[in-house]
Amino acid sequence: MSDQPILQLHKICKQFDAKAGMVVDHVSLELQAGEILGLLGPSGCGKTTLLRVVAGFEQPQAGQIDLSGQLIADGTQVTPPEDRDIGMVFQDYALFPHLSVAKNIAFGLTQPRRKRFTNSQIKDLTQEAIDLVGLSGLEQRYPHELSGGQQQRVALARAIAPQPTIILLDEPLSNLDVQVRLRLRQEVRRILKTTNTSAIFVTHDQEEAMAICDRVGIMQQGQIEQIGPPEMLYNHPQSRFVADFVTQANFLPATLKEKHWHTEVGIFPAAAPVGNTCELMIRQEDVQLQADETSRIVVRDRQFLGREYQYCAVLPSGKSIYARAASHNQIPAGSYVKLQVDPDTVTAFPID
Ligand SMILES: Nc1ncnc2c1ncn2[C@@H]1O[C@H](COP(=O)(O)OP(=O)(O)OP(=O)(O)O)[C@@H](O)[C@H]1O
Repeated sequence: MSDQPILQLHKICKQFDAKAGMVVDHVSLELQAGEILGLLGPSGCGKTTLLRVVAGFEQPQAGQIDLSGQLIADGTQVTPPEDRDIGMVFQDYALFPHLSVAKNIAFGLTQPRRKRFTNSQIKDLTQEAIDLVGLSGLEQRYPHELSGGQQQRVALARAIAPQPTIILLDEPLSNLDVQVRLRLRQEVRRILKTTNTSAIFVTHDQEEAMAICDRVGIMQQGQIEQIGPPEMLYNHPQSRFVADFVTQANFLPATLKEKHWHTEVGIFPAAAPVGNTCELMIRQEDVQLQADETSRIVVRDRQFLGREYQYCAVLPSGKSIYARAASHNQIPAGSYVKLQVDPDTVTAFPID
């Protein structure tokens, strides 16, 4: 196996309006063969634009893109989308309404500028893709005769059937209701991994990115703030923004006194110097609640999430702390509680 990345982006810049600033700001990244890379970030951070630059629908003002070792875009020239060996899956499925499932999938295989396939290859690859996405028996249906989840399976099959170098997925699950979304999330990963397809998956859903992708790039204002495997982002976020986006943790103001952070919920050893004040990240699952009538911390709310409860406890200052705990250990709303946090689980971030 070659170590050469399948896709390389080098300092990509994209701006639509000179006054509005850069939408994609010097983004560099690499994708290895068979890898699923997530692009995660809040609305407007530039995820879709970056994906469209890779697809060839937008031209970057600066930077360079190589696909399979071939230059496909720089500030002066671009290879058109149809000449890039890339498959796309969109949020709205973008199926042809007048074509059956089988014909929608075969369409990508009959494109003149793509790889050439014989009629018998088209038939075989179409059927393989249909089987892969679990739509056997529905070959002759039309898109309006399918559920949203089934339509997105067709779109996925259509993108994968020609065996492109990479496929780009732009919020492919966002239009589906939650049950279908959760099921299809696992399916998308299985399908991409079974076919060893390299992919970039754009989403604003942190759980979705973590569940599907091998690595995730967290974007903010056109830049990749941190990129790495989900576990690394969760356990070692490099900035308050990443921590907030990935972990949905609590952030408590803290003051440094004699090498310790003093907060409203306790005192923690200060490991790294970040200033005399900081915000201390405390993950919801690292907070333990214990009923204590002498405490001034009160449980305001409790939500049942299945295997666990999410508690909202209010500190004397009025600040809320969220905690997750196993649902067999119930504490009713209105109870007074003591909070315990393992000092090894907290991280200090400088105040912006
Ligand atoms: N064709 C365009 N012309 C002008 N501005 C654009 C164009 N396309 C995108 N933008 C702007 O670029 C910024 C980034 O948009 P983009 O769609 O890439 O964000 P996103 O992270 O994908 O957001 P979302 O999750 O809401 O889809 C936004 O401010 C958007 O208004």
